[in-house]
This record gives sequence, C-alpha cells and structure tokens, in this order.
Amino acid sequence: MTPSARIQAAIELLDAIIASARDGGPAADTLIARYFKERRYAGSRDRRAVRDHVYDAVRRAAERPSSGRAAMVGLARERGDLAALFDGSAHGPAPIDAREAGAEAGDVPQWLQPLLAEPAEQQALLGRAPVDLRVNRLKAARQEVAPLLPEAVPVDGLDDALRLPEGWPVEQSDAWKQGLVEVQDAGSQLISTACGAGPGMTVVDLCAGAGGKTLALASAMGSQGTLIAADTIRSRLARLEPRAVRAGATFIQTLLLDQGHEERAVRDLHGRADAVLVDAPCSGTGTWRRNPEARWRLTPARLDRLAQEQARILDFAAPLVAPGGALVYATCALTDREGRDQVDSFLERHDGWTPEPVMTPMGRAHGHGILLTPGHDATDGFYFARLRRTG
Ligand SMILES: C[S@@+](CC[C@H](N)C(=O)[O-])C[C@H]1O[C@@H](n2cnc3c(N)ncnc32)[C@H](O)[C@@H]1O
Repeated sequence: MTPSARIQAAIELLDAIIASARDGGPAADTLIARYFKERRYAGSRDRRAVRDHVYDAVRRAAERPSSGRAAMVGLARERGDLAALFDGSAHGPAPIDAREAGAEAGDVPQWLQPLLAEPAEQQALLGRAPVDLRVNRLKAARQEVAPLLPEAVPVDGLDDALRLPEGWPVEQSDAWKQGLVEVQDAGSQLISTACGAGPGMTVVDLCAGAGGKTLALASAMGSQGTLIAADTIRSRLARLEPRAVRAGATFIQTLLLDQGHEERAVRDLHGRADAVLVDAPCSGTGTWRRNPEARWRLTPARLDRLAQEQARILDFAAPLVAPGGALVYATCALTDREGRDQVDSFLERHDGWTPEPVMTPMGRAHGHGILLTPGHDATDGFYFARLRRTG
C-alpha cells in the first residue's frame, strides 16, 4: 500500500468505528481485524501504519466525529506529514479543502467532564498503558518468573505484579504460554486482592466476563474451595474455560445468568458466600487508555441505564453474602455516579452493612472506597469498595 492508500484505509476504518460506536456494534480492534482479513494484500507494515493512524485519530477526538474523513482531517491539520498524503492519488484521499471541517481535538466529551471524580486528570485517561502481568501463584512465584521476563519490573505493593513496556508481545513468551502469568492491569489485581479470598472459601465473581479477576481469585485460593464465575453473556464465560485450563484453575464453576431474572440462578447461593465480587458493567471511563473509542459510545442516557443496572446487580448480589462475609463493588469507571455514589445509595437501601477500609499500596480514599486513576496511580481507572455484612 502507498502511504496515501494507508490514510484512505484509516478513513474507511474510522467510518466503520464511528458507525459501530453509534449503533452499539463491535469494538475498534474487532473491526480492524476484520478489515485486514478481507484485504490480504496488506502487509504487516501496512497494517501497523493504518492501525496507528486510526488510533491516533481516535485518541485525538473526545466527541464522535461526523465521519472518518473528518477524524483524519482533524489529525492531519496538526501533522504536516499526514496532510501531504491527502494527494488525490489513485488509492489515496482527495486533497483537503481549506474550508473543510476536521474533528475537534479533546480528551473527554464535554457533558462528561463535570461528572468525573478527578476532572483535573483528564489527559492521563488517554495515556499509553503498560502491559501489566499477574504471576499465577498456582504455577509459580514472582521470583521464579522474573528471570524469564528480564524486561519486566515489579509493581510496588503488589506481590504478584510485573510490568512490561507498552505493546510488549507477552503472549509470545514461554511464561505466558505455560500459564505462569496472566495479562492483568495492576488496578484490577488490587481489586481481586481486596476480596480477601483464600483457600477453602466460597467466593462468587458475579460479573465475571472472561474471568480476568476470577483467575486472580483462583490463584489466591490455591484452587481450594468453591469459586463461581457468573455472567449473563455465554460467549464471555466460554472464554474463561481455556484460560482456566492454561492457568491450572479447573476448579472454577461457571454460572450463566438470565438477564433480568438472575435471582433464579443464584437463589441456592443465598447466605453462603464468604466474598462476592460485583465487577459491574460500567462506562469504562477508566480504560480509555486501552479503548479510546469507548468515549464515542457513551451518552447521558447510557450512563443512566448503567447506573440503574449497577444498583440492581448490587441488590441481587447482597443476599448471597454469608453473615460476616464481604461484598466488593468495583467498576472501571471514574464517574462518581457509578462509584462513590453507587456505594452510598446501596448503604442507604440496605441495613446491616459496614464499609471496611482497604489497606492499599495505591489509590486514594474516596467516599467509602478507593479511587485509582491512570494519572495518580499509573493503573487503569477504578473505583472499588469493600462492605462487610454485619447484620
Ligand atoms: C466489567 S465487565 C467484567 C470484567 C471481568 N470481571 C474481568 O475482570 O475481566 C462486566 C461484566 O458484567 C456482565 N454483566 C452485565 N450485566 C450483568 C448482570 N445483570 N449480571 C451479571 N453480569 C452482568 C457483563 O457481561 C460483563 O462481562
């Protein structure tokens, strides 16, 4: 592909990403993979260049651009090297008209800015994320794994965490292939630790997805006890199975929930869990470093729906906790509505719960929980709180 054709390809991909964000379709990474599957003529350097153009344009625009071309024109206005490639050549984009509108630059959509827990740290939400690893204690200790990954550095305060530079291809390493490490953000590891899971316990990961935190809980439990990974999406739970095999954590049970009728499937667990983790579906504002186009998906109406759903999930999660057990609420969101305020209103709706301080090597106390941000902690952004069932 010529450099101009790569720009045109980025424009086409951005059109697809914009439409998908508007209509709730697949993520940018999926669309990019599909695009190149249908265009075998593109070599690896073409793919990398197009991908870089796409993500540079996505990172640059807080609001969903009107078109892929507007997104790239906005970027090209700041980058003379790219502007020169709008040359009208055979597979390249038409020249930029001086009056042509380009997408505006920004970090956070304007309506969302006042809702953020730390509005001063907006820029860091779009920074570059390192590759964090969690050593799988079921198979190895950090001191055994560290020599296999000499580029990795420990993360202060997290016994099982190692950090590699952004983009490091860890899945090609023997340590990953043997299940000695999992890719998991340090903040995510901290939340799993806050559950206090240990051997012999009964632990429910109620919004388990593909099991990132479930696997961390399994590691802390030494594969002893009962660990249930529940979710409403079958395909996500299906992705957990091969991961659990690789990690040597085959004692995990999965539980598929029926959206809106979850109570039926969890009734048998009432009063039995030593710990329940609710890693709730959320706006994902804390993970924009990895999914910058998530900004284009979020609307005030969607945020309302998410907040209602988080409260509903907490309400059917709470009865699962045994007296004296813990409910850990977490989101990878940095809006107070989804974090601090959600915990406050749970405590107003339910008697017999006491917030517990969490001893943490990172983050800041915020309301009854802890706020982690890319700017302050160099992790993804999270809010989490630990509540003890005392009544
Ligand atoms: C933030 S993701 C979980 C990420 C996962 N815990 C991890 O560490 O990789 C939230 C999950 O909640 C699930 N979910 C959404 N609504 C739910 C519900 N009503 N009950 C249980 N899970 C739900 C979603 O399918 C999604 O997988």
